[in-house]
Amino acid sequence: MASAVTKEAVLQALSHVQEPELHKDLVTLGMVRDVEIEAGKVRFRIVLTTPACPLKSRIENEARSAVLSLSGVQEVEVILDAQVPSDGRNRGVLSLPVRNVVAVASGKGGVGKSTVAVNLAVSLAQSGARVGLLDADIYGPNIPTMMGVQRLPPQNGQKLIPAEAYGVQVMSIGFLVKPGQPLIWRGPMLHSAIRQFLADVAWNELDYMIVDLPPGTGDAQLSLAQSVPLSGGVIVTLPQRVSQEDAMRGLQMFRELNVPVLGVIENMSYLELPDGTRMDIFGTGGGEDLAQAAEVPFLGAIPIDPGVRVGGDQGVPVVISAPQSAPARALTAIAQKIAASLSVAALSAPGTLSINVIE
Ligand SMILES: Nc1ncnc2c1ncn2[C@@H]1O[C@H](COP(=O)(O)OP(=O)(O)OP(=O)(O)O)[C@@H](O)[C@H]1O
Repeated sequence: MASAVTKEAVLQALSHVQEPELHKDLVTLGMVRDVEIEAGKVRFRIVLTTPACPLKSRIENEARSAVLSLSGVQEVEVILDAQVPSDGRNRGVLSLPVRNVVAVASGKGGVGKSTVAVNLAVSLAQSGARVGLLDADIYGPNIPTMMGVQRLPPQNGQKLIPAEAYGVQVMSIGFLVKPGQPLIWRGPMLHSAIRQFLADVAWNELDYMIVDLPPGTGDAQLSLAQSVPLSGGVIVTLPQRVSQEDAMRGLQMFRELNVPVLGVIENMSYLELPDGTRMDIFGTGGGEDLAQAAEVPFLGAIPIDPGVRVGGDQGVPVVISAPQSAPARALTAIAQKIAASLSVAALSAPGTLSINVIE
């Protein structure tokens, strides 16, 4: 007769399963919780560092087979859960209840920065994360249109209540000005506007806040980026070489501000023709070349697709309207990579041993 399975044996088996990105085992990382054993059935929870973990099925499968290989185990139930860690940059700054703030920037306008910001936010929310989207593009706030929300809910007390769409909390200057009204900002106003968006808004507890910065790298962008406690920044660029110089300036801006550059995203990379061939409208390889030159990760390439533009105009982001389309899949994969690299950075921070510590 097989001997009874013990909790120790289960943990021992799981201590051989690695978290592929953190390069430590699940038990050391404190990711295994609530082990229950009932006759030959073992049930436990794995607490991932992000619900958008790109490797979650691999981790689940490896954990399941490790425990199934114990003698006396007939059935394994794995419950996947997530707790997003914070790198602590945000602690105490404007007392934001946000674990990770990520800025989306571009060297110049019109490259699809807002489109990327919107779809990243919605994709993270779809994975189960708590997400906010701050439209800091104070010159052309088009996030409300892209998210299909036009006004804020009624104010409750002192604080503004963010709008909500697709599970994402949304704040934008676009909610506070009349459509078409020109927006002219002077330096100190900029600073106080962005501080208000952070401090005077009733943000929920958030795992991720995505910030859509204005295009370019002038004083306004610097001032905005400095006002926000950023965990990381991403740069959106086009494939053509001439865009690289502008994008490199965006990258340098983050570096000057000591903001970790999470990577480069290439948008409008190619057009897929009906016969399946690709047309490189704006050239090829610019994003990857830039990432290589700057020694930062290349996060992915998003094709040109009329569905992306229609989704933006109609307020239904492509990850919602056509989740299986090539651009939606690319955007989802990029969101997962960003979430994973934030977790790795947070858990690699000095003094952080396991995800227990940062609860
Ligand atoms: N991959 C894509 N395929 C098709 N259209 C796209 C794609 N990405 C963005 N667009 C469209 O390109 C236009 C510009 O995009 P968006 O407003 O996101 O750019 P931006 O860089 O934020 O611009 P701005 O400089 O005005 O802030 C929008 O109409 C958008 O729908």
